[in-house]
Amino acid sequence: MWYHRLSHLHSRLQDLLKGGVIYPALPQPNFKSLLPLAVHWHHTASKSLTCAWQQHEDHFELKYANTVMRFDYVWLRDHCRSASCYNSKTHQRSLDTASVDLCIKPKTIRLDETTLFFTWPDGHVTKYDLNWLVKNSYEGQKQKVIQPRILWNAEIYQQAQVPSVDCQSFLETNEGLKKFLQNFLLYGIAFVENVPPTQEHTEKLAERISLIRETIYGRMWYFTSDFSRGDTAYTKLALDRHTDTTYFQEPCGYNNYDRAVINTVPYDVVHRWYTAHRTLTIELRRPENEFWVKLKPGRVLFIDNWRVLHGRECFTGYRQLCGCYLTRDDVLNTARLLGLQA
Ligand SMILES: C[N+](C)(C)CCCC[C@H](N)C(=O)O
Ligand SMILES: O=C(O)CCC(=O)C(=O)O
Ligand SMILES: [Fe+2]
Repeated sequence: MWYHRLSHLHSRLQDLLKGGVIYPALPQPNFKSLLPLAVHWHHTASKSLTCAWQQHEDHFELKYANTVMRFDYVWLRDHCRSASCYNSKTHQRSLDTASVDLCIKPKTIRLDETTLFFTWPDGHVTKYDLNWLVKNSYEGQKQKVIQPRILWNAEIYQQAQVPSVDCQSFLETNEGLKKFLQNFLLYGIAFVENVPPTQEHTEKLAERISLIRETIYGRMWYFTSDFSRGDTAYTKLALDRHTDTTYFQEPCGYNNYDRAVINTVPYDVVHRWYTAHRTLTIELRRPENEFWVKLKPGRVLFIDNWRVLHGRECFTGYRQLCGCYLTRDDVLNTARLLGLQA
C-alpha cells in the first residue's frame, strides 16, 4: 500500500525525549502546626503484603507492593466505584465530579484485609482494593511496561529480518493478525504479502485492522501520475520523506510540502522553529535512516505516520497505487483486543 523511502526518527529523538523529570523530594508535612491529632503511620499486614498508610492534611499516602503512592482526596472521592457513583455495566462515572467539595477530606479511613474504606463527611463510603490503587495510581502507572518501541535505522531494520505476514494468515487467523500488529507496534511499519492486487482486497486488509478514514481523497484511494488532483503525489516527481494530511485538524502526522504559512508565532519564535526543523530534517535525511523498499503488486505496507515518514524517488512509466488512511484509535483497539499492549 505504500512507498519506497521510509525514514525513521532514530534513537536520538528518543534520547531527546528521554530527558528525565526530577521531582524534588516532597517536603515532609509539618503536622505540629496543622493537626491536633498525632500523625502516625497505620501499619497492617494484609494477606500477602504489608501495607502502611498515612492521612496527610492534603493527601492520602499509601505504601503497598513496594510502591509509595500519594492520592488527592478529591481524586479518591471522584474515582469511587459505588453503585451510586459508577455504572459498572458501561464503565462510566455517574458521579458529578463538579459536585465534589474541593476541600473534601475523609472522616475515617479503615483497612480490612486488602480493601481500604474511606468514609466522607456526608457519610458516603468509598472502598478501594489495594491492588486497584497500585494499578491506577500515578506512581503505579509509571512502573507499567509501556508498549516497547524499537527505534531503528535501515541497518537495524534489515538485520531484524522482520517477517511479513501472509495475506491468508492475516485475514483468517488471529495469530497472523496478532503477529502483524506486534511488528507494527514495535517498528511502526509492517508488511502483508501475497495480497491479490485489487482495491477490494486492499480494503479487506484495512478493514481487518481498523475503520477506514474517509478524506477528500475518498475512502480507498487509487491513484497514478495523471495529475487528477492538484498534488505532486499525482505526478512522477520524487517526494522527500513526509507524512500526509498535515493540513487536517486531525492529521495523520506532520509534512513540509503542505505546510501552510507560519503566521501564528512572532519572528523570533519562527527562527527557533526553523532551527529545530533543520535539526530534525538533517536527522531524517541521514542515509542510514532511509530504508528503501520496492513495492510490488501484492505487497501491502502499513505505516504508523506518527513514527515513520514515507517518500519515493521520481519514476518513469505507468505506476498505480491504492491505499487508505486508518484511524489510530481503531488500530490500537484491535491490538488491545488481541492482548497486545498498545
Ligand atoms: C494520494 N494520497 C491520497 C495517498 C495522498 C495524497 C496526499 C496529498 C498531500 N500532499 C498530503 O501529503 O497529505
Ligand atoms: O507515490 C508514492 O509512492 C508516494 C505518494 C505519497 O506520498 C502520497 O500519496 O502521499
Ligand atoms: Fe504521502
